Amino acid sequence: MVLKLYYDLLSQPSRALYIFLKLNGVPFQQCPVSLMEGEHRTEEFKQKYSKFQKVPFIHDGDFKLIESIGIMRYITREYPIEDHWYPKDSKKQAKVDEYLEWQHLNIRLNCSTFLITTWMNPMRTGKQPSQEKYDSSKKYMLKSLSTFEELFLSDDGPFLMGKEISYADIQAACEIEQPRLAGFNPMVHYPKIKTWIELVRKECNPYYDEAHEMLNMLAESSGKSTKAKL
Ligand SMILES: N[C@@H](CCC(=O)N[C@@H](CS)C(=O)NCC(=O)O)C(=O)O
Repeated sequence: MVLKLYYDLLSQPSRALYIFLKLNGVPFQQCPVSLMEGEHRTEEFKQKYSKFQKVPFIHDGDFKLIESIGIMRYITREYPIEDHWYPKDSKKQAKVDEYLEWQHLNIRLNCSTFLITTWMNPMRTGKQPSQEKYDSSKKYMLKSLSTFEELFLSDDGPFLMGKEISYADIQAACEIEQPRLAGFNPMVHYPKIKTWIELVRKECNPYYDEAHEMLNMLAESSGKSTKAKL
């Protein structure tokens, strides 16, 4: 039975897993779920697909799993995956985990909070955030991006773990692309991030562009309407 990936390409961890599976030639059935249309919010979805009602998740036969990083680790155990993505060597693997643990409460939290405050909530409610909320969410996002640039994009690069690309690069790039939906492009403000993300994109293409197609389209129209403010 083929692995099923449930995802929405507007979700950062969904894109990361999608790119990872494609790059490694893991056969999987694509099961898109539209978060914007609320497909994950129904009772039927909860009963039939995932009681957690979040994407991404997988069904591998009877086995169901949520959490993109846990899924990536499961895939590396179950399928022939090139070692550099998530090395078997204990110390090398620990360094990939170091980033994957760090990002939850930094890049992931702060870029998502900015997006929710300035793009998703206004879209849902028709109300713009107060200046105070706007400034605060932007401040924390910028702080995380600066820390990422200073501490993770070292001169030993070009990738987060050095000479070879790993899953940490895919995860980070997908999160850092996300604020573009709200008209803020980190690549314009952080030159080291720009150079690194262009390399990640090159290494992961054509799947990187495929996964970001919808985001690129929405970001373009969002950029036009919010440029003045940002
Ligand atoms: N830590 C989880 C994050 C899962 C998550 O928060 N997914 C979001 C999209 S990025 C979602 O499904 N949100 C729908 C909702 O909360 O209604 C992972 O890495 O898989």
